[in-house]
Amino acid sequence: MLLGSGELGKEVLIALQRLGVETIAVDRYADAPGQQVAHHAHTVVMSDPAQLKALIRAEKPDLVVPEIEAIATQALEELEAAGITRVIPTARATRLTMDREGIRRLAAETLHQPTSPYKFCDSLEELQAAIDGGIGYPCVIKPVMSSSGKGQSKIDDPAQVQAAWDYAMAGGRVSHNRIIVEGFIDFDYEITLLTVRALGTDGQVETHFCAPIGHTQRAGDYIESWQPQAMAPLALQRAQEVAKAITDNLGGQGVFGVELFIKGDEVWFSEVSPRPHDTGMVTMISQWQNEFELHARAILGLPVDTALRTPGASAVIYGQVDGRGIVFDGVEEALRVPQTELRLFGKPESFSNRRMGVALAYDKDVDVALQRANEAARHIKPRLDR
Ligand SMILES: Nc1ncnc2c1ncn2[C@@H]1O[C@H](COP(=O)(O)OP(=O)(O)OP(=O)(O)O)[C@@H](O)[C@H]1O
Ligand SMILES: NCC(=O)N[C@@H]1O[C@H](COP(=O)([O-])[O-])[C@@H](O)[C@H]1O
Ligand SMILES: [Mg+2]
Repeated sequence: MLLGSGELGKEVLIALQRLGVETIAVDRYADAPGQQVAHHAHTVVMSDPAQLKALIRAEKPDLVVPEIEAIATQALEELEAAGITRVIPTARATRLTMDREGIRRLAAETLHQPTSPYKFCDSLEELQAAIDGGIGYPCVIKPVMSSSGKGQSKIDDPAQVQAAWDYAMAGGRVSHNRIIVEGFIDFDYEITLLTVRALGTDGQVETHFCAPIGHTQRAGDYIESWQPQAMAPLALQRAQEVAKAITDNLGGQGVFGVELFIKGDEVWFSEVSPRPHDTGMVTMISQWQNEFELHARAILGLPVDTALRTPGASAVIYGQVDGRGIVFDGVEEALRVPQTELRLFGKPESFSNRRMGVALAYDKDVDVALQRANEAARHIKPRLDR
């Protein structure tokens, strides 16, 4: 049972089905991408513990695979503890990572991994005091529960604090007033290190790393990614050490997207998804086993291979228009760009800023791949089918 059936879950569902698994796709709205391919579909409020528990008790899935953060993770912990189902990678990992406070305190305070300086605040006054007390400017303000940059802002001076606070209050996933303020890291580049915990032949969990994925973010949302990102050997080694420390603690089996900032040989942990990562969609063209296939294999106890097939890149296609039932012009022009592919997700409703697809490209030169992915993406013109 996938909890969340967007573009990432859809690919996990397809990978699982190819290995003979019966699948149930759950999302907050009907006709989500994954619901269009799964054997069974349900639409419920996944953040409501009662609804979530009732569904899991009724369907009795062997595996529950969270695909988004906004789910009632406490209900999952209860069901897992009662032996009713198995949560991927673990119910505890989904709880810790749904809230920036859980994962940040674990990484920095328990595991002593390098992170940006940070403070959690419950009011504008506390925020101002945290900045004045050492976080300083520039800094980044985020609701504790949000993703894809929602409610997030970077500020450079005191005049912007009030607006950043208001924006965080409006952009959080649940209505409570807690935010994190982080010192701004002036990194050279940032990566997602896909880290796979899978069973070896002896039945013990082994950790495998994919080649690092570089990406560009705009307003906290990913717009393009490429693999491999060139890294100094020491930086790569440190990145893998941080990823290992964090994923060892989170435990279970599956793919983790470990987000790291890099400057020279220095590495900072930012956050982690205990599931495939949006920037990892590039692996649909760049790896023999993409991140969704790796997730499916790892959770089923099957062997994995994280080898790179070719350098590649992904570029996001946004909805650009608001409305239900969009069609896409420019598909032919996009695919005339050599060495490209498209994934149009099939979301039933478009918003101008909603991710509706990605263009993928490969080349022996990763810069060429990135340029082609963007060129293909630019050709796609969503419009309302009227
Ligand atoms: N402390 C920081 N210093 C510098 N840049 C930062 C910092 N925090 C966040 N960013 C930038 O903002 C981006 C989004 O931040 P973050 O990953 O915390 O947000 P998110 O909403 O969880 O995004 P997603 O769900 O897409 O991963 C980062 O990838 C990075 O580019
Ligand atoms: N950074 C997390 C991420 O990329 N999650 C992906 O986006 C979908 C939600 O999209 P929507 O907001 O357009 O419904 C999720 O279901 C997941 O596939
Ligand atoms: Mg992130």
